[in-house]
Amino acid sequence: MKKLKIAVQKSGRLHDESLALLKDCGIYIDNGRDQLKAVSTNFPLEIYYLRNGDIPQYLKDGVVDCAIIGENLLVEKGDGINVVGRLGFSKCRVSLAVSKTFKYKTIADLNGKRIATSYPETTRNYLKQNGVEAELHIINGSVEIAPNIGLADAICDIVSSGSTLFKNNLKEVEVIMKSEAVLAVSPTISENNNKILDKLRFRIESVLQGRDSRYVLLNAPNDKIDAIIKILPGMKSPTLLPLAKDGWSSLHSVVNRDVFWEVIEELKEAGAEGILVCPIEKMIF
Ligand SMILES: Nc1ncnc2c1ncn2[C@@H]1O[C@H](COP(=O)(O)OP(=O)(O)OP(=O)(O)O)[C@@H](O)[C@H]1O
Ligand SMILES: O=P(O)(O)OC[C@H]1O[C@H](OP(=O)(O)OP(=O)(O)O)[C@H](O)[C@@H]1O
Ligand SMILES: [Mg+2]
Repeated sequence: MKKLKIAVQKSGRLHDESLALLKDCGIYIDNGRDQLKAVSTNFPLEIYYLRNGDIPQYLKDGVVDCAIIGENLLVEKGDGINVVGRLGFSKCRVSLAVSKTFKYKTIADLNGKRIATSYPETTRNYLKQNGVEAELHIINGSVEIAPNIGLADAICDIVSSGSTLFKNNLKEVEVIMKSEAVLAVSPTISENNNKILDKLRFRIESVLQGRDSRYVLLNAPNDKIDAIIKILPGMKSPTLLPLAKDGWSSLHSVVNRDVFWEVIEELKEAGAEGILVCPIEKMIF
């Protein structure tokens, strides 16, 4: 039977969460240490452990059918590669930064300046769109050190918490793009493997929906139920069950993780009691 080939970062920021996602999708991987390739024992999947920076080329060449990759790298060197899902981890941005002492007002201040970066295409395109001409210095790591050692006047690199910029006395002045881990697909994927990919995507979406949601159970007097239902958005409509206690009901619903603390406050004010909040493993529509 044909297998879908997926690239996962060998080591680095994306590795652990990529494998955790596959595991949550119920895909078991026969994983010997230091292997470059592994197979799933219960899903038609071959896993290739590759450098994040090399994955766009492997996708273009059709060596792998799909990949979990940082979206920013597709902007850098992923022309023709489709993104079919955003995975919600490794969130960061690609930004321009300058020394704290640089009197930066607009991007025009970078005209004629030296910019160090590991992402030359992204930087070049952004400068071009803004009519700025600057000299690029391509370096592969520790980009933030460049202004301090006199190699550059500015940098273009990944920022997440901002602590690397802070430690190097730099300030973020332009956000070029926001990025997260994505599921990317080779332009040459076969029809058969596309069908396997659809199955994988279905599982991933169910897992991500579950991660984003919480199952809420609560008790309330019947005369408060209408007001409480208005607060709870629910999947379709909340489940309502009578309690053994006369005049009381139990209400079950699903609430988005990002808003659930606010919703809980409102529920309490509306008369809800004994509120339970549970994680959801998978959510299928
Ligand atoms: N500090 C960060 N916070 C959140 N996400 C990040 C951070 N740094 C990088 N990322 C994201 O994770 C991806 C992988 O970053 P990582 O530094 O592990 O690999 P890399 O330098 O691109 O390379 P390679 O696997 O080619 O050695 C990046 O493309 C980016 O999308
Ligand atoms: O805003 P922060 O939270 O400080 O994160 C940003 C830093 O994280 C990344 O480096 P990484 O740790 O991946 O090291 P690397 O340069 O070896 O890839 C990136 O290149 C920045 O240096
Ligand atoms: Mg890095």
